[in-house]
Amino acid sequence: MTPLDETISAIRPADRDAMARAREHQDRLTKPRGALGALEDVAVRLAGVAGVCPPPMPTPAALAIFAADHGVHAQGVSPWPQEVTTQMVANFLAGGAVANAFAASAGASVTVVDVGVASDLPAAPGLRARKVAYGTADLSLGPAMTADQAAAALAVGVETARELIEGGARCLITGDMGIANTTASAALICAYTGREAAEVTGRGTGIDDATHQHKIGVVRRALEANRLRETDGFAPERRDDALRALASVGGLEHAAIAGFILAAAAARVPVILDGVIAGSAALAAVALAPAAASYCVAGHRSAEPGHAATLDHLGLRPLVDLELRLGEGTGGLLAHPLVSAAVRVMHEVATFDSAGVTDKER
Ligand SMILES: O=C(O)c1ccc[n+]([C@@H]2O[C@H](COP(=O)([O-])O)[C@@H](O)[C@H]2O)c1
Ligand SMILES: Cc1cc2nc[nH]c2cc1C
Repeated sequence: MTPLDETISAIRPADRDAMARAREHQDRLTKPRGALGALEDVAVRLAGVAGVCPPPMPTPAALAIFAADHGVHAQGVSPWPQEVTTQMVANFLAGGAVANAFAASAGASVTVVDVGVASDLPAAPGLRARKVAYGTADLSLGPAMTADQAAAALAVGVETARELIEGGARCLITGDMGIANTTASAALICAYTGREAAEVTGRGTGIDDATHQHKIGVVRRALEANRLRETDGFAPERRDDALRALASVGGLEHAAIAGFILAAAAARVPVILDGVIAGSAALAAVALAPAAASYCVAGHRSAEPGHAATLDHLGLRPLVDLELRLGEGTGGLLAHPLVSAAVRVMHEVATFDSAGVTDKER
């Protein structure tokens, strides 16, 4: 069995009994029922993830930033030069990026994974050198990756999640870095949700109207060139098609993030998703293993239009909505204290009985 098959076959549905117990427990705590709104759902979800009530605290948390480059950059879909991917990897390793500041705030560790950066990176503490290729091929002309490359990148994500969990992480957070990866994300979202390119293709790091229209055309051509439309007989619920879509229009970081999510689910550890790149990778993970959706928490909703469509498709409600469009794991990191607070309530808040507070008459 490949690491992917092993991982997928280990994923169990969320534990319904633990979730029911968590819901009942919430209702006995000294607050009006439902007063913690969506945070109550987070606590219940985490009980389902762990299979116990109350669920374990999601600490310590570990962020993995998967970095890779994209052949589609040659189509002029991003205003930034490709070398910014390499330069930002150095910035993460030096502790100078927004993700580092947010990770320090959240008390999360930061691991940077080179799964496909288009340059040779010097070895450094905190860098996992797992390059599968020097970036992908141009997805608008044909497959971005071979099936073997996609499988290797998925395995990098699986292995990274397993090692972080073995090292003590009790919550994983997805991060990404890859100039032009919002184009790949839009194409993945079209493939897995059936949405139109114009609905889900956004401005990424910031492009003008003309470049945005051009980017929509690039996404359309990618779907056509790779036969990823329903009219081509493409059906993402079929495993072969789900894998083919990921290899055809995904990035190496998307594949790695999909593996990371699947391995978190297999280990019954919650994974907080960052923005549109993580969301589109989660679509791939969930196409391969539908039960994996229950193990995901949507950290935030990105300003990219495809992200809302993605979260709808996954049935996830974002915890934070601040119009962020940075990636790196920043939205996931901001959500982590909310997830922790939701779980802490389950451990520490008194019940009506224990505190001698009169419950309302039902
Ligand atoms: O996380 C998001 O939703 C998000 C939205 C827009 C941009 N990004 C980041 O910006 C880079 C890709 O933007 P672009 O315009 O080059 O496709 C990549 O490094 C992503 O991490 C990330
Ligand atoms: C500077 C910069 C930082 C980033 N972090 C994630 N994506 C990014 C894109 C750019 C351009």
